[in-house]
Amino acid sequence: MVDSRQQPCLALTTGEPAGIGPELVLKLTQDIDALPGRIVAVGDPQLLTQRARALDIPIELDVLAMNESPRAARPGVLSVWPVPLRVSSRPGVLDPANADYVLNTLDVAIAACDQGSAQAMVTSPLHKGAIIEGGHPGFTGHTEYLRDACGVDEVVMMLATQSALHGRVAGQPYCPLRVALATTHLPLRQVAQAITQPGLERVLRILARDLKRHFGIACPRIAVCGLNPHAGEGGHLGDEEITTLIPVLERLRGEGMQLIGPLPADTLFTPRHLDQVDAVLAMYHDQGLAVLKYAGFGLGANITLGLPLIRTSVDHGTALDLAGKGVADPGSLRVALQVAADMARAANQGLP
Ligand SMILES: NC(=O)C1=CN([C@@H]2O[C@H](COP(=O)(O)OP(=O)(O)OC[C@H]3O[C@@H](n4cnc5c(N)ncnc54)[C@H](O)[C@@H]3O)[C@@H](O)[C@H]2O)C=CC1
Ligand SMILES: NCC(=O)COP(=O)(O)O
Repeated sequence: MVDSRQQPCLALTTGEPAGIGPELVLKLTQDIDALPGRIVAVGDPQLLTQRARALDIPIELDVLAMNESPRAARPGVLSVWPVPLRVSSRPGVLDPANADYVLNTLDVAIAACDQGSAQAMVTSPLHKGAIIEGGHPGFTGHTEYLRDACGVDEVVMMLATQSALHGRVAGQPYCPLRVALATTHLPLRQVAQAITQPGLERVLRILARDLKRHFGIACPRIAVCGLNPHAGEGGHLGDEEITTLIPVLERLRGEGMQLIGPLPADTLFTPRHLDQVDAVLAMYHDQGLAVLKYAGFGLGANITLGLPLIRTSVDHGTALDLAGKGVADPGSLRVALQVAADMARAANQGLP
């Protein structure tokens, strides 16, 4: 029998308390054999107890001190690093007064990774609007919060899922479709200006490096979307491909990086192209994520590249419309945990 202490410890934040995060975390504990590591939930124990009672989920909480590691997984037992709510929370009803609670759960998970008591952090969804309204006007998501907390200049958001769009790629147990973003949570009107040669170069370098470092892909092949319709139509439908994208791709190809594009985004996501690459770089959020979620919503994970720690998350949001009903699908959270555990094991084995 495998000693469960050999398994990576995953710090799992419970997310926005009014959303589906807490109940998804509770649901996981009902099938411990499906867990890829030792899980410690980071959140309010009372909140978890209340949600478990309301949904009739049998659960015993093992509340740990911050420096305590979780014991071997036991059926129906959930280890918790406790963080107190600021105000009580009802499913589906946001209260920005809990913004600092949500951010505190992230801080605890980050500290656990820094100190080595967790090997990765996995985040349940938070509500960006509630964090902003709770006194953090510049907040744009976990990705940038982690960037700043870890003191790095640039990170890259990449989502990966199982896809029926190009199922002919063999040899990957999960996430054959990987989509990274050149820009993340920006109003559309700011996107073009945000894509600069130095920024795009940094994103591509991080993407290529972390596909090697975390996923063992020796020489990653990356397809890059154009920004404009038909990749600018030779400059007639926008010139960012000519002024920004093509010079960066040519420079990096000169260093040996395997880059395709910029290709028109409307036909890039077809098997002919996808079968040739390990990842796609989209220029903005909905250009890439609408396709990814069409291909495999609920089966994907969000991975932050460029961090000194491992962080994955779900492919969905807080789903306030479902919160407290017990019907939300924990599939993506399972994938996020599995990807984090695999990344932690790969790091332990010293993948290049
Ligand atoms: N990792 C994170 O923290 C993420 C946070 N968000 C945040 O979540 C909030 C709500 O975002 P929306 O755009 O409404 O997306 P959403 O993913 O919360 O909801 C979109 C639709 O998918 C459904 N859905 C979501 N998760 C589901 C699940 N596990 N099982 C079954 N159905 C599910 C919802 O009921 C809704 O119909 C926003 O504040 C957004 O910024 C969104 C994505 C990721
Ligand atoms: N669309 C992805 C998303 O909203 C999650 O962002 P983040 O909180 O992981 O930065």
